[in-house]
Amino acid sequence: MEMKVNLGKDSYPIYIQQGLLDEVLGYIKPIFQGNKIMIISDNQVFSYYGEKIETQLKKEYEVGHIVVPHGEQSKRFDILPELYNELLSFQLTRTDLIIALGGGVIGDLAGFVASTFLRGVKFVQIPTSLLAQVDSSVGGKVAVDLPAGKNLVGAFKHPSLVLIDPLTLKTLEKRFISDGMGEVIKYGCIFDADLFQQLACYTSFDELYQDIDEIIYRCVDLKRDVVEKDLFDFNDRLALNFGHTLGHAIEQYYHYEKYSHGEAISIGMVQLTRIAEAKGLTKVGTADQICDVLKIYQLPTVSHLKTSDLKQAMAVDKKNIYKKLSYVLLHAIGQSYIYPSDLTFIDEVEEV
Ligand SMILES: NC(=O)c1ccc[n+]([C@@H]2O[C@H](COP(=O)([O-])OP(=O)(O)OC[C@H]3O[C@@H](n4cnc5c(N)ncnc54)[C@H](O)[C@@H]3O)[C@@H](O)[C@H]2O)c1
Ligand SMILES: O=C(O)C(=O)C[C@@H](O)[C@H](O)[C@H](O)COP(=O)(O)O
Ligand SMILES: [Zn+2]
Repeated sequence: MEMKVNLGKDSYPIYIQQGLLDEVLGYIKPIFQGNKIMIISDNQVFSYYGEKIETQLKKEYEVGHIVVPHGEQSKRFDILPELYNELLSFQLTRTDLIIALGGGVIGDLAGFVASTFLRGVKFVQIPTSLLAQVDSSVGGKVAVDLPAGKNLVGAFKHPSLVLIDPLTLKTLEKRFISDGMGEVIKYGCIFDADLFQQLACYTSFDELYQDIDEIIYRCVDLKRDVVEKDLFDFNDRLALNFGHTLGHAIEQYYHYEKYSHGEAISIGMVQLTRIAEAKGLTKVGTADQICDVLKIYQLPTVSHLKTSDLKQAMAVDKKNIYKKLSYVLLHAIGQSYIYPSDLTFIDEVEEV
């Protein structure tokens, strides 16, 4: 399956195909005529797929790799000098290429490095986690975390190509399949009630896997559409942040150790929808509907944290624009809207 993200001179193709990792060289050659390629990956992903990709690319290019420890801790701002130094030692130039091979952490980190090193180097995404295949590898948001919060230093950097091989999900831990399902369910909540209903009907992960290529395609297509309408995230694209205001704050509160991104936004989607229901801003029963579907995929729906504990991290949310913090709410499943308010939005409801 093939799709194109239409962004004028920054347009790029996305290929979704089982077994595609065996043909990486064939996809890279038409888009890259330079000399050197640096693969950035994490230790787990590289141990599974690094050699397969390097062996192919070495037939045509000089190839190096940078392997960081797996997990969100590698998406720290202060890891950057180490990475830039490795690129300097490899003598990567502005006409060379960086490949992100891994989950969302690697895509965001390698993408940020590619957007800043020498003021920008060509970049390819090879997402290997479900979350990265349905969400983070598309749309051009790249970033690193600061101690104060998630993704606080970043850029919009478009890949030249996205290569999605759903077979890589075979080696992904079940916890991270669930993690990715958090974002898949998000798409259903904000844009696609039919997708939401479909997700409510699977009775096992095995059943889900049978349709996974089609589900990945559908999510990527929904993201492509909204990114093309509002690339810089001031209007329609904000919907993709449903559950993230609280979710990012929950991740940061526990120093990224307790909840993965997909788990934290699952809690965020439910918690915010409960608040919106209590205020008459969302159809009653919607939070329970979301809870029921999240539970099928073994995702958490409650954190037992007080929303007041999360305010500091919420204050730096990037939806804090036009002097208001915008919340993404649902009228009902499949219908999202933006509700400008402030941090007291969550206080008032604790009293309800
Ligand atoms: N840029 C965006 O638009 C965007 C969108 C959503 C999330 N994100 C970011 O993505 C990150 C989360 O991504 P993630 O959930 O992929 O986390 P991750 O990159 O940490 O991957 C999860 C775990 O799975 C392992 N893994 C990945 N692919 C594997 C495979 N095929 N086989 C075996 N193990 C594999 C990794 O080593 C890691 O331990 C967060 O930092 C989040 O903020 C960004
Ligand atoms: O692509 C987007 O836009 C998103 O919001 C997708 C989110 O799933 C993702 O987690 C994103 O990184 C959050 O962006 P941020 O702007 O809140 O850092
Ligand atoms: Zn997300």
